[in-house]
Amino acid sequence: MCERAGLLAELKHGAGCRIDEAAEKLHRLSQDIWSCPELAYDERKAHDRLVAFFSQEEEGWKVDSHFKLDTAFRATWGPGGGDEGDVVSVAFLCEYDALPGIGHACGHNLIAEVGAAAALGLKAAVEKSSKLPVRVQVTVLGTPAEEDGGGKIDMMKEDAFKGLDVVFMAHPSQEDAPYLPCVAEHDVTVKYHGKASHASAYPWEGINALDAAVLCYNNLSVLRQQIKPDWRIHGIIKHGGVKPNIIPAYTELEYYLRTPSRGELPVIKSKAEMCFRSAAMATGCEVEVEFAKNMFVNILRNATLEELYEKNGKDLGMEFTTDEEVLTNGSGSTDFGNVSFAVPGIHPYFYIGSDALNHTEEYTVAAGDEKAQFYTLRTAKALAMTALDVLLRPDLLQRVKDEFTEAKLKEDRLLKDGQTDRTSKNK
Ligand SMILES: NCCCC[C@H](NC(=O)CCCN)C(=O)O
Repeated sequence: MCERAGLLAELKHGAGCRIDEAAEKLHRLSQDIWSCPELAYDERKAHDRLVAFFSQEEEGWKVDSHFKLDTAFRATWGPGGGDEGDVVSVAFLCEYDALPGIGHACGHNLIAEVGAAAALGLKAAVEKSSKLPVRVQVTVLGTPAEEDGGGKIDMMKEDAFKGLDVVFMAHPSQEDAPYLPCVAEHDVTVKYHGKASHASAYPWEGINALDAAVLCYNNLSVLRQQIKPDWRIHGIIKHGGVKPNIIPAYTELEYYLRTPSRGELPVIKSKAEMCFRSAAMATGCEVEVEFAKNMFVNILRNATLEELYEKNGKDLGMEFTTDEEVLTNGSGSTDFGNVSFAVPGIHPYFYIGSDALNHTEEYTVAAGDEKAQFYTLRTAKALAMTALDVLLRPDLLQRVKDEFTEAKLKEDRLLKDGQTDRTSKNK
């Protein structure tokens, strides 16, 4: 074995040992987040718990609480790993928001644990070696509001990702996969304003905002038949009136519009908008159409990082899914997509010991189950090992960066040319 390969194996082993050593307190961390689910932008206890973890339970971290957002944080360590060489900045992202009514049904408590664990592992490995070709800075970014709003996008607008060379996070799922297609998404709130009236005595005096909402719902359901099979339109009626004998004067709907790539979003948005407005026209209501402040985009893939992660995962015993349907069908969306256009990174998925599906009560149970711990820490080890691969081989890091630049240029060109085809398959 050449000297570098020997050092790499030793450092990867060291990262794994550190993660195992911290297993109990990492479990406590995710349990505390799991048992107190908090919604987007309101993850106060999770924020405080993570800040305490890095400032009190762990040594050597510089912690910025309320970093850029009230419930975001940043913990940094380094530069370490030697006195010479460029500083390479590696970040691990933690999410920790839950879903209304069903708690941690997307397992973001485990995302927080993976991010914290991987950072501990990488720091320990780097601390032990003065032979690295680069100096290393390890950053943990606590990124709120993935389930609603897109905290990472807010943080990007505030330059929170500036200066990072590579970013990692991992998301709980039903299987291990270095990449699964995430779709672009733009959320919209539609408000209808009508006129109240006694629904039995003088209904002709009213303007029915619920009729507008129902027509809007039906228009969109009809539109769904004419859109591409991998586009998604789904929504709820948030306000549907207050009493059967009052003609509803106000209704509100919330819809998520999704397409495989960011370039297709304007098409679905303009089609949906015709549905919103025609319902208003048919009923005589006024309509307000409010698109969300942040639009989630598809993930810009990085084949080099994906391959390294897969190799490390396999070395740790992961069996990656080969199910073509899972590998090609779009799933949900993530604000990591936006990050992936700013910094090279990966967002692999990991099995948590259960076949339960995300966004169900069963998944909430699975995300809090002790059984998930083995898989969560194994994922953290694979991420730390992947970081070590690129830190020990500057040529690999350069390849990661070149690939990122090329993929981004290609996507930007497609977007500029108005091509609305799937553009994220740059692997
Ligand atoms: N509408 C706000 C964003 C919703 C994001 C949410 N994300 C996930 O479920 C994570 C899946 C990662 N593929 C979604 O509904 O897609």
